[in-house]
Amino acid sequence: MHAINLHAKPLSLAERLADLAVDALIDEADLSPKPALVDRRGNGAHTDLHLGLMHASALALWPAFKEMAEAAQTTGEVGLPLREAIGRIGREGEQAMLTTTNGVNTHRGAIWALGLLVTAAALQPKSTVALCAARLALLDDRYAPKPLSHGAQVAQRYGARGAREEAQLGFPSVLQRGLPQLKRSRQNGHGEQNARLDALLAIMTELADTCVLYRAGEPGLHAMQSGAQAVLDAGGSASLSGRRRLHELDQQLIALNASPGGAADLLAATLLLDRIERDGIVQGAF
Ligand SMILES: CC(C)(COP(=O)(O)OP(=O)(O)OC[C@H]1O[C@@H](n2cnc3c(N)ncnc32)[C@H](O[C@H]2O[C@H](COP(=O)(O)OP(=O)(O)OP(=O)(O)O)[C@@H](O)[C@H]2O)[C@@H]1O)[C@@H](O)C(=O)NCCC(=O)NCCS
Ligand SMILES: Nc1ncnc2[nH]cnc12
Repeated sequence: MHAINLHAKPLSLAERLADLAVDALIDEADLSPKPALVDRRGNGAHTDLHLGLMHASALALWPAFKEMAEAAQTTGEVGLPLREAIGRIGREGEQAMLTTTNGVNTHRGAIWALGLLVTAAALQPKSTVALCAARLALLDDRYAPKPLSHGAQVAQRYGARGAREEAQLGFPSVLQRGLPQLKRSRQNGHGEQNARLDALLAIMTELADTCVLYRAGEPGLHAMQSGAQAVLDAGGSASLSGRRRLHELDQQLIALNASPGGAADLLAATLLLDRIERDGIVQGAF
């Protein structure tokens, strides 16, 4: 008879990072009440998305995040070989997502943002993780197809460069808005869920979200940014008047069909960096 081995093999760095990325996506999806987004209450402004699909999509992305981190460990430095390796893995991840969701785009922006951050974290950079991710995002992947995506259409119409620019600038919405607000609201004793909602709102106050621009144009973007600011000014999601403003914002964005999917991805990026630092995976992560 064989003894049962109760000592599980320790997770590799790549596996731990993939776990954290998937956890961040699931935490983002579950967070409620998010304005016009899929959450525990319902589908927000979406007809083709629901919470189960968001969870399934997040889980389907685990192998892609792990492979990106492994590619970083193998190549060991920021450069075109690593950029093109994660581009290929990212496209395979998109296919896995589309297979899981029957063709619905749940996490395209998240594969991009969290993929870059996971890759950067696996390099254990001497600079910050976000800066290292930005250096990767600035490299041109020669094999990337150039589809007329919603983001590309919005760039033509409004000049907003969306997810690409956010990454190339080193994730300012995460570092200057999401993370500071998350910490402030925690310090003020607002509770974890309210702190995360406040972080999402802080991201929404300034983001040129191409998802909102595509669906609802500049009036939609203005409603998102000013409405999010109004919730924070009223005391944030932990206060009664903040909650009232949040409810109004939810109704207003749903009426405009304006879903802040880009802001949701950047909240997941915020939660990921927060966990990377708190778990001590990279010292001085940001
Ligand atoms: C470089 C890419 C990011 C491509 O970018 P591009 O702008 O050309 O393309 P899109 O695919 O349209 O947009 C990217 C998604 O990024 C999110 N996003 C939007 N604004 C921002 C922002 N300012 N900063 C950061 N992130 C942002 C957003 O994702 C969320 O929304 C998705 C739903 O959007 P959409 O498809 O428009 O869907 P709906 O309106 O709901 O559609 P209908 O129902 O109307 O049909 C959802 O997925 C959220 O994630 C944008 O959509 C990059 O994608 C790329 O090059 N990929 C190739 C492979 C690769 O290199 N991978 C990376 C390896 S690390
Ligand atoms: N919770 C969410 N609802 C709708 N679109 C999203 N894209 C990323 N997260 C989302």
